[in-house]
Amino acid sequence: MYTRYIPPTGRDSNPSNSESAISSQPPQIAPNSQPTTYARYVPPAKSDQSITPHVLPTQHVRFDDDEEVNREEPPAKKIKLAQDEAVIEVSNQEKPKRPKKKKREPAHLDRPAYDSADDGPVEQMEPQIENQEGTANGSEDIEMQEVPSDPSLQSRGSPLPTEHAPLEETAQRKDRKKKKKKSKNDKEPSVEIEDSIPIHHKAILEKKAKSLQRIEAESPDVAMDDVAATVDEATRQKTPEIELHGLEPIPQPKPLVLDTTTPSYETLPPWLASPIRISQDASASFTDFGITPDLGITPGIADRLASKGYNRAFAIQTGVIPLLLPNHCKLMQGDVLVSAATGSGKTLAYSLPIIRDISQSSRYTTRLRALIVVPTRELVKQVQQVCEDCAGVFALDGAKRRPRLGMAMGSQSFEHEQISLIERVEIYDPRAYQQRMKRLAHVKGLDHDSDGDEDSGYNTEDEERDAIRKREDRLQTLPDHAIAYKSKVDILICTPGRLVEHIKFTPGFSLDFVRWLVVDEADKLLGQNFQQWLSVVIPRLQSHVRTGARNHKQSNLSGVRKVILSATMTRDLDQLEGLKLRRPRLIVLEGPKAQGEARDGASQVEHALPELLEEVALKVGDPNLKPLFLIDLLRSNYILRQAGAININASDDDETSSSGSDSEMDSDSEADAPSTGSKNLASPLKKLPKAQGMPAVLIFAKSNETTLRLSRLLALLAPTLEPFIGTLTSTTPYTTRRDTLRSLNTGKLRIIVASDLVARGIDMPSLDHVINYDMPSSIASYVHRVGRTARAGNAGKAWTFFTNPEARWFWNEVASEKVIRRSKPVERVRVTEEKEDAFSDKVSAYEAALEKLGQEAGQSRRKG
Ligand SMILES: Nc1ncnc2c1ncn2[C@@H]1O[C@H](COP(=O)(O)OP(=O)(O)OP(=O)(O)O)[C@@H](O)[C@H]1O
Repeated sequence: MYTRYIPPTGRDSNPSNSESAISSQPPQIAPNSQPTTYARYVPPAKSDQSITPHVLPTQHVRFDDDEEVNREEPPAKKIKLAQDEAVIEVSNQEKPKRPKKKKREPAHLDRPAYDSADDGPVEQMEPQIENQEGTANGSEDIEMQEVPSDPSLQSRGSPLPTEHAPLEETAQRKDRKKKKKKSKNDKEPSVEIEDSIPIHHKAILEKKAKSLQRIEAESPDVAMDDVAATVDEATRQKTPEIELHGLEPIPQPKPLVLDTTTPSYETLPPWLASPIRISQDASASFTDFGITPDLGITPGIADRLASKGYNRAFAIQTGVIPLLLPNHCKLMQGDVLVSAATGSGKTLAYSLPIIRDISQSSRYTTRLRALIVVPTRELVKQVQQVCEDCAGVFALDGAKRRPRLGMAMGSQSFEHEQISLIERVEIYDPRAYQQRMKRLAHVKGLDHDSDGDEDSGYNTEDEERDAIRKREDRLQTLPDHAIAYKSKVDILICTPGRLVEHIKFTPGFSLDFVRWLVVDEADKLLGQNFQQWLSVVIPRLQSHVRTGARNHKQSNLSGVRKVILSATMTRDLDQLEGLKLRRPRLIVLEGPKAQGEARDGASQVEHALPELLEEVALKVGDPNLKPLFLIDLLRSNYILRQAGAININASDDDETSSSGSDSEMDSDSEADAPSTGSKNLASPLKKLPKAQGMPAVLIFAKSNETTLRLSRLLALLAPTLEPFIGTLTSTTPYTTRRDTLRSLNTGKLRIIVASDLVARGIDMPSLDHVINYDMPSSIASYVHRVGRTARAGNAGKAWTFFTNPEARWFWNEVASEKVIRRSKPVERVRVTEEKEDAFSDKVSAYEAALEKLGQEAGQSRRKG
């Protein structure tokens, strides 16, 4: 008989029962005894000592109290062990046999300390044993009573200590096993069990041992080597070896896991990913800009602008001008990139603030302070005209300086241009004269003695400047005089090629004072990088040879501000990288909203067309007959037959039979053409048009040669139109080009046949129609070509001929809303079959014209 540990009353679900059990068998716990971590019966010292409930307390089973347990062991482990014991309990109930006592003895059961809540393994084991003997019903209160000494138990080898001798024996056996366990690894318990446990219990006990091992291995608190070993063993036992018989599975690639997550980061830099968007409806007075009136456009200047036709700022100007005006906020002083539709007023948007800035400079010193780079001579001239307007406006404003403008575009000889840009003077400077003599002597010395070690006196870092200086040093001057150079212009408007030539070959041409760089039609200039102009220009703009030379007078900024513009602005960071932008900001003029579309979100479409531009596409069945289609279109009531555009006194109307009618529909249909509505070509023109009241038409052909041929062919096929036809190609002399554009604007010429030379930037305010006789080579080219009309808020119409092979690209790319933002879809005009048949009547005239064209070409070749 022995005494059981009674859990604290707080934990017991039936405190009264527990208390009664304690009062009948009060456990005597030695206060100073070492707390054991293992619940175990301790046999008395002498075997003959009578065992009574009142004597036994000194020898009875000793349990730790809660506090001690809590101090020594983490609770997590105890809970796990309690669960294990529950497993054991179930097993024992199934097989209530003698070896149950032994199950408490494996080494891993020695380690944990038990708290009262768990009751420990002993308490859980006891009821099962008592149930076996029929002395208890398994309930907690009965369990706490003395266990009756039952000889039958002893006879069956029960480990229950009912008398001294068996108790002693049991204790000794336990001690022996305990020692064994300490010296053995975790596998031993099952071996030990094998010795004394019937074979049918082995499986259960092994299972228990394994589960304990597994739990201990899983427990982060257990870091003992033996547990790790046990885990390995358990794992080995868990995964039985499979006989493969050479049928091992073929190694398979890892299944591909597709990453469907949307990146939370932007691949573009923030300034490019989230540009400043300007609504097309925006408008403002010029006096609204500037942080203070004197740092902006004063009312006086605004009045003068109005007198030049600039009454209010256009939408893109409301975004760009304030950013380029003086500002003390660093964030407002970075480089500016502008993407805005053709004809939206980008030229004034940059020229006005730049000229305003330069007009604040000293009236007596001229320095090259701004470079405006554009791709063609025509554009140089056009930008110069806008800048002249602005310069005049500021010059009139009291003491302000009138900025001087220069052009470099190759329209005149290089020497002439040099003289127009740089002034050469001789100044008295003995020191400079001596240095120059020294350099010359050194170079002469090198001619005789090739020892090149000595410093030549030329700065070899800039080869172009070295070469220029060498040439200049050879020039004769007065004694003790040196040559000095002065810029004659404040602003240089130039093509990139000519700019590079001046940098390399014009003495005194320096970019040291430049504080503005404008790159108009940037995508073209960056994409083609004429003469590697960027790598020549940008390093010279980054150097700070003279302190303060690049200071912006009215703001705390030093360095070159760059303004980069295009209607088809590139987002290619590789291209933009060459510009070495500082704190860039992108301003985008929003495109027109499509019909029925609410303008709520920002459009992601890259290009936009002017709001009042109408686009029409026209299929050409037989490409060989394209010139006839063109003449037919020109004479249709869409163009020359517009109200007031017909001269009754026609003379070549016999060539234009009225074979078609407005109601006739074409039978051809394209699967890929959107249902954008269709019209028929009107009857051809019967009367000769006269210039007055005739709409202006610009016809684009794909090359210089095609342009020249088409222009002549038109004149041959429709002689009455000849006086109104002009031609523009890159081979056309500059003066002829200039005169041709001027004639179009004055109304003298009505039809210009041109190559892509004038596709970009050229402002033709009176242009009503653009005809893409040949398909443009790119979407950007289409945007620029059709953008020659419908400018500055005016209406305009663009026609595009497409052949069968071109149809898919045109409708899928050019006419797609996803690529180009437009207010209306592209309309389709069908040519009736009758009309196409009627063209066959004209084929003979066409062939005759072609023959004549061939003869003329032969004559000009012989002349040339
Ligand atoms: N504020 C204004 N008020 C009236 N007209 C203006 C204003 N600003 C610009 N314009 C006119 O608008 C027309 C188009 O301007 P500009 O040539 O600068 O367009 P753009 O945006 O540079 O076009 P592109 O991309 O084709 O070069 C010009 O005739 C110009 O005189």
